[in-house]
Amino acid sequence: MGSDENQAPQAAPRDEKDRVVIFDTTLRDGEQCPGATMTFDEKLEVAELLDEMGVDIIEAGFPIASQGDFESVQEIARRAENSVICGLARAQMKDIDVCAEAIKPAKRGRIHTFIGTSPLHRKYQMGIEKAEVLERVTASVTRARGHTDDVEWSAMDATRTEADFLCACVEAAIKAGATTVNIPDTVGYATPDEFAGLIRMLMERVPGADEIVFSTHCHNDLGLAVANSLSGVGAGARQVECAVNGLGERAGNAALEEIVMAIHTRADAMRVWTGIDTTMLTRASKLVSRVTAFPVQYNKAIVGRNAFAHESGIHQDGMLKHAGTFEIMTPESVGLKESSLVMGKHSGRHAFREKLKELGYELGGNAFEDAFVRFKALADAKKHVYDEDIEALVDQEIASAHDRIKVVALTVIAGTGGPQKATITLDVDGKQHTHEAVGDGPVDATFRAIRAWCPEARLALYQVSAVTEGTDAQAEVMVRLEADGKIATGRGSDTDTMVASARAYVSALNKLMARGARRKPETMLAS
Ligand SMILES: CC(=O)SCCNC(=O)CCNC(=O)[C@H](O)C(C)(C)COP(=O)(O)OP(=O)(O)OC[C@H]1O[C@@H](n2cnc3c(N)ncnc32)[C@H](O)[C@@H]1OP(=O)(O)O
Ligand SMILES: CC(C)C(=O)C(=O)O
Repeated sequence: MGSDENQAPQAAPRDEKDRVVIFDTTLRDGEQCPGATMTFDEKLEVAELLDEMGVDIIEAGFPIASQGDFESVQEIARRAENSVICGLARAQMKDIDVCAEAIKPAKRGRIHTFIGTSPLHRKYQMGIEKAEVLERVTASVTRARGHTDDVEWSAMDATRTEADFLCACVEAAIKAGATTVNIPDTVGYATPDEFAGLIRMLMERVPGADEIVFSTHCHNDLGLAVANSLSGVGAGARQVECAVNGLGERAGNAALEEIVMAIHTRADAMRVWTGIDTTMLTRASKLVSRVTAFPVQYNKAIVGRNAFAHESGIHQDGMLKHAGTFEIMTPESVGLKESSLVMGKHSGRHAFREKLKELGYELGGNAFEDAFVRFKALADAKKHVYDEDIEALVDQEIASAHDRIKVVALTVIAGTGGPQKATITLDVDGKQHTHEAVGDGPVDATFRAIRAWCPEARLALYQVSAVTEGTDAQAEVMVRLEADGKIATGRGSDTDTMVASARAYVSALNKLMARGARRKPETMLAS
C-alpha cells in the first residue's frame, strides 16, 4: 500500500507456480440462476469470447442435464482454440460417460465430478453414510480418469463438512487420480479467514496435496465470494472458479472481472498473476449482460457504469490534475476508452470549466460565474445534466449578457379550473416591474403579462422542444415576434416550460430593441 502512483499496475511476478488458473463457470453455474438461460448460439458467442480472453478453463455446461446442454458443450469443445473445455457430472457413471462424450472434440477436455460431503447433504440430499460417499468419490474419479487425464473433483458444501471427513474425501479423490481438487463454499457461508484456514489445513494434512491444484468455488450469499476466493489464493489455491458479472446460483459466484483485476492491480500484495487479457473484461461483461438480459449494477466494481465515472467536484478536480488521485486502475486496462466526469449538483468549477472547454466555450470571469450558478440551479432541479443542457444554458447566458429586460420571477396558475393566470416580474434597465394577466392557457397568460409592457409586439411563432430526455428534461422554447416591421427570434430553456417560454419571449423583445425597433424601451414599455 501507499505508493505515490497507485494507478500503475505493479510488474507482476511471472513464475508458473504463482499463476492462478481462471476457471469460468458462466455457462454452467452462471446459467443455473433463475432467468439466465442462454440459447445455443449465445453460449457459443460467450465461449468464443472467453476463449479469446485467455480464460484457462471454460465450464461449458452439465451435459447430462439436457440434450441442449450436451450439444452446446460439444460444439464449444469443437470450436475452442485455447481454453480447456470442461463439463460437470454427478458421482454417477452415466453422467460421467455422457460428459466424456460431450467434451471429446476438445483439444483439451476436463471432467468435473462432484458429490455432497457435508452432514446435511449426506443425510438429506443423498441419504447415504460417510463410507458410501468415500466409495463414490473413488468410483467417480476413477471412471472419469478412464476418459481423460484432466479430472477435477469437488466436495459440494465443503465449508460445512467435518474437517477430518473432508480430508478423507480429498485424499480418496487424489488417490483415484483427481488432478484438481475444488473446495466449494456452496452456500456462501465461510468467512475469508475460515476459508483460507480450510485450504491451508487441507494442503498440510492430505497426503498427495502437493501433487494437485487446489481450487476455490465461492458463492456470494454474504457478499464474500471474491474475498473468500482471494483468501483461498493467499493460502495456496491456484485455481479460482468464477463467472462474468458474478452470475451464478442465488446471489451468484465470485465475479471473474473482480478476481482478475484484484490480482492484476494488487500483484504487489498478492504476488500471483493470471493469463487474462484484462482489456476484454468490459466486452465480456456487456455480452453476458446482453445474452442473459441481466443488467449490471451501476456501482458494480470494474464493469459497472459508474466504476470509472466521477461526479463530485473534489474528485473531478483531482482527476483533472492526476487520474491516480481517484482511480487505482486505468479505464483502458479493463477495455474502456476513458473515465468520465459526469456533470451534476456535486460538480465544481474546475470540472465545469473543463466541460465548457470540451463543448467549445470560453467564458470570462463574470459570465463564467453566472453560468456556473445557473448550472448548479439546473443540476439541483434535474437528475441528469447532459452536454446539451449545458449548451442550452450557456447559449442563453451569452445571448442575454447585454439584455435590457430580464425575467426575474414568474408564477403561473394553471389547471382545468381556469382561468389561467400569470404574474411576471421583469427587470428593465435595473428597475423591477410586476404585472399580472389571465389568458387562455398558461402560455397565453404568461405572454399577456409580458405584452402588458409591450403591446405592439405580435407573436409570429411559438415552438417547444425538449433538449434532453425524461420528465425532468429542459424545455427549449422558440418565440418569434414582429414589431414596427422588424422580426426577432428568441430562445429560452428551463426545466419549467413556462419559464422557458417567458425567457424566449423576453429574449425576442430584447433583440427587437437592439435592432432599433422604432420605439425605444422606455416608450415601448408601459409604466
Ligand atoms: C451446487 C451445484 O451447483 S450442483 C449442480 C446443480 N445443477 C443442476 O442441478 C442443473 C442440472 N440438473 C438437472 O438437469 C437435473 O437435476 C439432473 C439431470 C442432473 C438430475 O435430474 P433428476 O434425475 O430428475 O433428479 P433431481 O434433479 O430431481 O434430483 C437430483 C438427484 O441427484 C442426486 N444427486 C445430487 N447431487 C449428486 C451428486 N453429486 N452425485 C450423485 N448424485 C447426486 C440427488 O440425491 C437426487 O437423487 P435421487 O433422485 O436419488 O433422490
Ligand atoms: C458443483 C459445485 C462445484 C458447485 O457448483 C458448488 O458446490 O457450488
